[in-house]
Amino acid sequence: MTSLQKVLVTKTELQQRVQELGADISRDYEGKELVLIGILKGAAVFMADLMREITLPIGMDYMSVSSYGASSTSSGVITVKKDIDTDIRGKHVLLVEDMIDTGLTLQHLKQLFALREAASVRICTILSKPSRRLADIPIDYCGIEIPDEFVVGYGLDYAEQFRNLPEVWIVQTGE
Ligand SMILES: O=P(O)(O)OC[C@H]1O[C@H](OP(=O)(O)OP(=O)(O)O)[C@H](O)[C@@H]1O
Ligand code: HPA
Ligand SMILES: [Mg+2]
Repeated sequence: MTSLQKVLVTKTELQQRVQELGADISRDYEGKELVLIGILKGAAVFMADLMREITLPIGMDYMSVSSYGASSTSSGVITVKKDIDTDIRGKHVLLVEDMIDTGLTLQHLKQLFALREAASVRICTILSKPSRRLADIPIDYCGIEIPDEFVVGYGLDYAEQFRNLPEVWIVQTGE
């Protein structure tokens, strides 16, 4: 049985942090050519909100990756399922995520974009679970740190459900 337990982050708290992150990014990338790259599917909701809080001209694109490995734990071996079609060489890339858990997905993607000769590669996430980290990657723009609970909503799913909830909920998965 899958059941929603309680709201961990409200819609108002999310909106507040997204506004603050947008203001920080707008200040830091003034005069630079910035491309936001959202990591599907989870980041779609945050990306749509964040880009409207950035007051600079930006480029945007999406990428889809999958991580294969033992059961539900991330192996760190990432396969690109859908790549961007933007030429990012010499541009400043901001990878946009809904959640950083082990950090293995972003560690791999950071290396990939460095190889592609982006001028810089930074990371922005709305949620982070620091206690789960396996890869020591700096998070340049971090929305809200949460405890080690499985959460859904604001783009995050359990078995492809609940992505459209406007708040972040703790879910009991019955696993
Ligand atoms: O830090 P990590 O341990 O690598 O995990 C974080 C990744 O896992 C989730 O994606 P998921 O694979 O569930 O894909 P989805 O966004 O399509 O749901 C999340 O959106 C991050 O991309
Ligand atoms: N919820 C949904 N997807 C996730 C989570 C979570 O808490 N952590 C990593 N991927
Ligand atoms: Mg998922």
